[in-house]
Amino acid sequence: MLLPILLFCAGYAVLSLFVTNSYHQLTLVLVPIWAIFGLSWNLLSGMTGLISFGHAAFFGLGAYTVALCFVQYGLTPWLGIPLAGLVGGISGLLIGLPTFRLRGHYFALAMLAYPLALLNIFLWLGHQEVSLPLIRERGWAFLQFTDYRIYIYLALGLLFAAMVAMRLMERSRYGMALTAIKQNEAAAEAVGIDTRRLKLVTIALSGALAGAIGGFHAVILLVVTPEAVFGMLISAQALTVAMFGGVGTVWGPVIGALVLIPLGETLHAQFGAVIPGIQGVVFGTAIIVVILLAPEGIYWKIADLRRRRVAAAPAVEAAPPAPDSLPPVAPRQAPGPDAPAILRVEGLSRSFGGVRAVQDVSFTVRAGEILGLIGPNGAGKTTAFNLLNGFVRPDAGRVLLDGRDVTGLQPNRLCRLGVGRTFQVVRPFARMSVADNVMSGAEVQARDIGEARALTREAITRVGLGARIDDRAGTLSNFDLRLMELARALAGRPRLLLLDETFAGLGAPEVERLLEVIRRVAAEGVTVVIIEHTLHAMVRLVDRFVVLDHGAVLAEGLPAEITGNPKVIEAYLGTKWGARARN
Ligand SMILES: Nc1ncnc2c1ncn2[C@@H]1O[C@H](COP(=O)(O)OP(=O)(O)OP(=O)(O)O)[C@@H](O)[C@H]1O
Repeated sequence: MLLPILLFCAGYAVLSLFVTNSYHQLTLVLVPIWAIFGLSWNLLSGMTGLISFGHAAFFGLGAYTVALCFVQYGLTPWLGIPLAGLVGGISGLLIGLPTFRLRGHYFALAMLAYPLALLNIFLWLGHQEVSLPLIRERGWAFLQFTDYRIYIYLALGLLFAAMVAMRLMERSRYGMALTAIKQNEAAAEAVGIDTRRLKLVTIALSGALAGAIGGFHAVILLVVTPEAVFGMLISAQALTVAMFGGVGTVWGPVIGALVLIPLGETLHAQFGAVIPGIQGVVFGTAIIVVILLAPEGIYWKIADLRRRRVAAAPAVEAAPPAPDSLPPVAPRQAPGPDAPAILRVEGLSRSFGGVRAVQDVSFTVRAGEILGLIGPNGAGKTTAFNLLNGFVRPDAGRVLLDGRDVTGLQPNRLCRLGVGRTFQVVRPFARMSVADNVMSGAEVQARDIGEARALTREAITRVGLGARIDDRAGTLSNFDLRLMELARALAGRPRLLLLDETFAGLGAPEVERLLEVIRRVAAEGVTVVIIEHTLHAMVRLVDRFVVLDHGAVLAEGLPAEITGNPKVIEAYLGTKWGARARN
């Protein structure tokens, strides 16, 4: 895993020995610097999917920390650079705290504001141009060398450390949790990941790396100006090297920097006087080329081409393995009316503007039962689920889990108390294996990565997907993806499992198989609440129904009672059918 990184850095160092032209040597320093800055962007945006257009904020703060501390307090950059990292990390936290309230495009655009604001603040403070003094007599003490190759080796050392750290992180529980956030933030919360805390840690680490490398860059160029460190081109450069090379992989920013930095620098040297800002043109063109030819970056394009070549070989053209045969269902007794309640919902209400999505809903889920929460479209089922699960706070009412009031508790805290959930829309990582997709579900239970793997394997076997555990999720059918989603919820070993329209869009044989899987899970002692708007599969699965209509409980009872209930028939089919049922 680390050998390719070592070989690359060693090769780069050896190559540098033969470069004597100082301009080319500067380019050789800039490549690792921009690769590290790209890695910092990749850590936040590539790993979590939260796109940042404002990474220059950290870079610039780092550059100014080193420059101002050197000029004003005589602090050596050897200490200034770690300090720049600290400043970058703290500013990451300060920026993350308010900005993580936003999502998607809004987050990306809000990030734009920070470097622009900082640019003007530093202009206003009068730091138009801070030059680092040259101290030739004690160069080592102040990180000033006449031989440029020393800078190359230092930058390379930093790049090596950053790449190794990222590689190790990718395979750690932390990396696994970041992957889960990128996949589906709500689902990550539901499997017990404290997404807000994790995102704050990540932006702090990313900011620290960007700050430190901004500080190192200041030492190389010896002059810091607001435009040069907070400017739009700086943020764009971090984003472009990562996107061009490949987002979400340590090699992406390195490939991007290796191609784009020498190209930009050479064109700048040749044509900079005639076409000012030629580097911006190079980066803009690179983005367009990537969008057209390799939307996920060069690294993934090459990986895909290699995979396709291997897959083209006849030996690999095997049919997907047959699904595992599930062990026979253990005999399961539906709990009686006096069974203890695992979940009690009391007078739950929630409105959105004028829409009363859920109004005064009360019901009980008995330990060990399979309860169906049904109702026609718009009846309030999903809102009720989100209220149980902590995604939506109720206007009134309580949710009691084992008698404990858990109303409004964050989903990740509820998950830690044993509540698992699946989502209707499955968003898998197509390139990742089934096991890697499921692994985030084990986060809540596992003490280390080994235990997470064991729980993952167990959960995948429980749903009968064991034969496909190492297959890429992108090769799975819609049904297998549903099973994978179920396995992810089971990997946290929940006591109470909330299933959201698990049968939607499945054919008859698939429904049969899924019924068998859910029955088996219930037979193993897991209490199941399932929402659906169709009745036909549910009547053969659930012990009891709660029917919602217009946000309120319409009826409650055994399947036979509910299917014969004229009010339920009317809610589903209209007054005409309801009247017929009554007659
Ligand atoms: N975030 C929201 N903002 C505004 N209205 C909402 C919101 N969420 C739900 N609603 C409204 O609340 C009502 C209940 O919606 P909900 O999604 O809970 O119903 P449902 O029974 O799950 O429906 P379906 O089977 O179609 O998913 C609907 O009228 C819906 O438009």
